[in-house]
Parts: sequence; C-alpha cells; structure tokens
Amino acid sequence: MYTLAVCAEMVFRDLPVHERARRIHDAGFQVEIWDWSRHDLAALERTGAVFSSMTGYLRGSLTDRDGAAELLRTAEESVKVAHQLGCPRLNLHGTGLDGDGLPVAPVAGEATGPMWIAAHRTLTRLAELGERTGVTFTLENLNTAVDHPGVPFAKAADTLALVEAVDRPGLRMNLDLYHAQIGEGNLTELVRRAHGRGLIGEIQVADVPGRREPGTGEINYPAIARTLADLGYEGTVAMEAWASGDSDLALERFRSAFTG
Ligand SMILES: O=C(O)C(=O)CO
Repeated sequence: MYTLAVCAEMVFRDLPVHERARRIHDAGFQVEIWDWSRHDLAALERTGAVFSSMTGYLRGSLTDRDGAAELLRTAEESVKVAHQLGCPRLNLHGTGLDGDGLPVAPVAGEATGPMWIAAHRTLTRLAELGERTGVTFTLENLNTAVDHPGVPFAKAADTLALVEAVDRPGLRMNLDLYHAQIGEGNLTELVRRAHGRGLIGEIQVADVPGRREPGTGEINYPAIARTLADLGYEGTVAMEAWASGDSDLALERFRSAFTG
C-alpha cells in the first residue's frame, strides 16, 4: 500500500510552516516542503514530522554549463539538509523556478536537441550524487498552460523520457497528476506506463481546475487510487494542493479519496 503525504506550503496558510508541518503530522500524514532555505529547519526538526520530499536545489538549470554547475552545487547543499530532516527525496524541475513558480530561464517552444543532451548529462550527475549520498532525486512534470509557462521538459512524457534515458536508481519521476491532467490527460494510462517501467519516485495530486484537494474538480481520484492499489504501488502519494476551505477538511477529503 502507498503512503500519504501533504505539502505544507499550500495548507494551513495562516500558520508558520513548522506549525503546518506539525498539524499535518498530527493528522497522520508525511510532510513535504519546497525551498528549505526559506524555513526554520530546527523548528521543522522539532515537529517530529516525517519528511517525504523537498526541493532538491536552490538555483540553476539542467541545460547550460553555468546553470548546471549551480544546480549541482545547490543540490549538494540540499542533500545536507535532507539528511538533517531525514528526507529521502529531493525534487527537481526542468529549470529553476522563481518565487512565483515561473522559470528563471524560460524556453519559447520545445526544448532543442542540445538542451535534451545537456539535461541528460546534468541529471546523470544528480543521480550519481543521489546514489553517493543515499537520497533519490525526482524530476517533476509541470504544466505550462496555467502555472509554469516556459518551463522546459514540463510534460510527463518528457520527464519520463529523461528519467528512463538516464536509467539510474538515484533519479526517478515525480509524477504530478494535476500538472499531467492539464498538459496531457489520460492519467490512468500514464500511471500504468510510468509504474510499469519502474520510474515513479512519487506521485503528487490536486484537482483540476483550481489546484485544490481531490474531489473538488474533474479528476476521478478514487479510480486512480484503485489503479495504484491494483498495480501494487507502494510509494508515496502527496497532496500538493490548496485547501478549498478548511485545511483539516481538505486533508480528510484527500485521505478518503485514497483510502476509500
Ligand atoms: O508547482 C509545482 O508543482 C511545484 O513543485 C512548484 O515548486
């Protein structure tokens, strides 16, 4: 059976992040955070929460030489923090994102051939870093239509292709079904394909439209949950969603969508 986690950046927003982590932990979920450099790490540690994922870099990019060096350097810093918090997965995007989730190096149109080759090289180095230090880097698919215009390798198909081509245990996909629904749809088949190839490091969920908890939009998450159970998926399913109203209620709706 899979484990459930909740992203502390998006719920209980009137509380400091470590208090949010405590509330999520007390409700029986693992906890995810984004940019660790914005948080009081000692306070997060004191919550006793089990951390399942955090952003695995501070700056940088997969595709240009200087950006890749910065990505690797800040990924090494992130690994130290992951060890401090006991966090097993470090999340990556197709390029660095600013505070609004927008790419610091946006791409007009599709990524070029040299960009794919450079991304493959950088991700291989990150996978090696993960294997050497006992963490798993996950490459997340995003959507360019609503939340992250201009991010290269945003499609789930792109992240799947890169992770499969790198083919190392230190790199897996963060299969975000909210972003995939906006970008590509066909979610059940996507889950089956990624799981069948052993590429899923974790799954993230929110409903469409609005990026709120499961049950508030068009995605049939109970059906996705049945697919995951049938496949024997034993990884993490994390809610990365705004609460449509009360945050405790959003957590319970998430739990009931995935535990029936
Ligand atoms: O939008 C997302 O899914 C993100 O991970 C932003 O950091």
